[in-house]
Amino acid sequence: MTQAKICFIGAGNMTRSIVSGLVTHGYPADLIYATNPSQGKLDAMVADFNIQVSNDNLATAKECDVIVLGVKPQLMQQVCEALQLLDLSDKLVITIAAGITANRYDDYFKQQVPLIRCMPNTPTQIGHGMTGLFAVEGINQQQKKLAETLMLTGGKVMWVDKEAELNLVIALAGSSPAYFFLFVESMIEAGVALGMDETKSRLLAEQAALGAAQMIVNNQDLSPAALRTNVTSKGGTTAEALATFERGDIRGLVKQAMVNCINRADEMAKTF
Ligand SMILES: NC(=O)C1=CN([C@@H]2O[C@H](COP(=O)(O)OP(=O)(O)OC[C@H]3O[C@@H](n4cnc5c(N)ncnc54)[C@H](O)[C@@H]3O)[C@@H](O)[C@H]2O)C=CC1
Ligand SMILES: O=C(O)[C@@H]1CCC=N1
Repeated sequence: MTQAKICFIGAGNMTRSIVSGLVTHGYPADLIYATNPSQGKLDAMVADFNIQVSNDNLATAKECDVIVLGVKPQLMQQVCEALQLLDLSDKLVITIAAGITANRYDDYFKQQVPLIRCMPNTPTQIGHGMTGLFAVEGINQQQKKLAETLMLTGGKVMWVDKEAELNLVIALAGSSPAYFFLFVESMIEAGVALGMDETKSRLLAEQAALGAAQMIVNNQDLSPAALRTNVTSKGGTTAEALATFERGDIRGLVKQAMVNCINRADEMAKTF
């Protein structure tokens, strides 16, 4: 079953990330399919991963054991409705869309969908991804294992028992790489504004980000707060920088950003 035929409906950023993880881990490229309306993205999937491609969603999905829905939430209903002719009872449907709750897929497909909702993130493409998974009732252990195996090729996985927890996964992992990108982007901009050239600013900021992330991972016995304290000499430079963040209420800002992220996922669930 781990050698299932998998089709990705929508060959965008997230599909590329997952396919990249699969292929890098030796999943046979001839068992991976991707569809997209525009030929350019399909050509790139062939060039980069040597997988099978098509612009016919229905024919491709019919061929496959696992259907991964990788389109934007706004398009999900129309894409699923066009697949209503499929009998999904012996397939597994995996959706990576943010915000759309599992029960909506039963409406879209006009049948009970064997569904696993996944919330991955883009670091999946380099094997450092984090994916939250939620299975609807009736999904068996073999199907769970299959979804888990697929997503493990891109990094770590975590099952949630309650569907609502997936929105927390979005705030903590699905969307959060963008928070870190924004932070590094801001550091590079400031470095340039303060007189360092962009290439050097980027190298300094990216290496600091990489080192800090790896130190958090390597030091499970230390809290991020302890690691921060180790950098911070009393009366030194770091203390000044950190005090500036605290005066700007960075903690409150991060919390509010995550609350707004979750609220948007809730709103999307009501819209689609
Ligand atoms: N980008 C991210 O970090 C994450 C995205 N997601 C979810 O993944 C899904 C896809 O997001 P992205 O990859 O960022 O979007 P994207 O826009 O890069 O990819 C979507 C792809 O679907 C294609 N498409 C449009 N209509 C189609 C149709 N009728 N049939 C087949 N393909 C069609 C588009 O041409 C595009 O290539 C979204 O639902 C999003 O919520 C989930 C976790 C993280
Ligand atoms: O921004 C979004 O809606 C998607 C879901 C998580 C990351 N990207």
